[in-house]
Amino acid sequence: MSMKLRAAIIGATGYGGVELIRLLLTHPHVEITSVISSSNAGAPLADGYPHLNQIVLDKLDAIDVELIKQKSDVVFLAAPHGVASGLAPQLIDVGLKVIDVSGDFRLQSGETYERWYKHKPADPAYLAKAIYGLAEVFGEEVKGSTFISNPGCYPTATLLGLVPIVKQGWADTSSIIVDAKSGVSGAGRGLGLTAHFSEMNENFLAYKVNKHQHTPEIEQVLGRVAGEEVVITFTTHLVPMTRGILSTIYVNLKQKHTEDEIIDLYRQYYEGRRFVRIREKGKWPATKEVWGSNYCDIGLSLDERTGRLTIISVIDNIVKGAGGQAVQNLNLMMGWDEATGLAFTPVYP
Ligand SMILES: NC(=O)C1=CN([C@@H]2O[C@H](COP(=O)(O)OP(=O)(O)OC[C@H]3O[C@@H](n4cnc5c(N)ncnc54)[C@H](OP(=O)(O)O)[C@@H]3O)[C@@H](O)[C@H]2O)C=CC1
Ligand SMILES: CC(=O)N[C@@H](CCC(=O)OP(=O)(O)O)C(=O)O
Repeated sequence: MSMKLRAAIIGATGYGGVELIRLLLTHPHVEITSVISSSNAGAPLADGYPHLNQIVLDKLDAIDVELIKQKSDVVFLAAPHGVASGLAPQLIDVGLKVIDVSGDFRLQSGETYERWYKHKPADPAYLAKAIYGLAEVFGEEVKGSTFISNPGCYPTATLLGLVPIVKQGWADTSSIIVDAKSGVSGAGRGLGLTAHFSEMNENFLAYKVNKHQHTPEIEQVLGRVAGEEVVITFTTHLVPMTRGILSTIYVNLKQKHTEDEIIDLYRQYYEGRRFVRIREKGKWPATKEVWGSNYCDIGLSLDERTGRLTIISVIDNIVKGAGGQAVQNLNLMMGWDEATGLAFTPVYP
């Protein structure tokens, strides 16, 4: 009998699911035992993803909770918003560990979820069970838990950039402005005008201005860390590239601090955490420097004229922003080193 943890992936035919497969294939303690599709059961996964030819031989399974229970120990849910709210409770009830990468269990308030996501919220009893898996901030809560809500891609980049300064009480939390940009893969594999080459190539646009569903998620976590309500201005943009998020964050400081003090604060906060790298003074990260990896790289610049701190935070949206952080959370849940199966270098150039 295999001693490996058996993993099933729902939404295996999407970008998040396929990235999870790539990462789990080389994970030393995990074996993929079921790749699941709601619309294409019976077909080989590699039919839709020829890059997996001769690597993943499995045919897609249908969604069948009993079968998933027989075949696996942990289930990754990588389905669109509004699916996990119904499915995760059933999977939890049969004793499976669950890691959901959608937004269905990130917000504590069902009412807030409904307002921003326009879907019916999950049962509050299950919302209360979900641990928010921002690994570098809430890793202690993730350890030993069995149900993780994986953070959104923009919130991961933005919160890792903001939490140290907010937690320290140095930030004027009423002044936070986040200007974030994403590659097009963030929208998934589904076709739409924004995924259309002629629409996106040579283009750069803002979308969901003041309406983005990640706004309340960022505010919820900052509120928790600050111990007071926080509201932010958050604008998202699409960039004509495939992977990557760059979040530019502006925040006023309550008192004078030097750039060296701030860089030290961030280095101390993330000490011992493998996946957050703080750039040295005067250097800022680019998305290509984390491409295909689980790193979040952060650069800090204090403008002494305005007393405003500019924070630049980059991730690969599908790795640290989805599948990579989900595997990191699995590692923490299981008591394994958090970098197990993730300790690879970004692809460059
Ligand atoms: N792309 C990214 O950068 C990130 C994505 N996410 C989240 O991950 C989730 C998946 O996103 P992504 O992979 O990009 O999206 P995709 O559109 O690429 O894939 C979603 C997959 O979900 C499956 N699906 C559709 N309807 C259902 C259903 N009713 N029940 C079960 N499965 C269904 C589809 O496969 P099939 O029809 O075969 O079942 C599809 O392949 C989303 O919630 C997204 O918000 C989170 C962070 C970053
Ligand atoms: C470029 C793009 O469209 N990005 C998506 C990212 C959200 C997403 O799909 O992921 P979460 O699970 O993190 O919400 C968006 O803005 O809605």
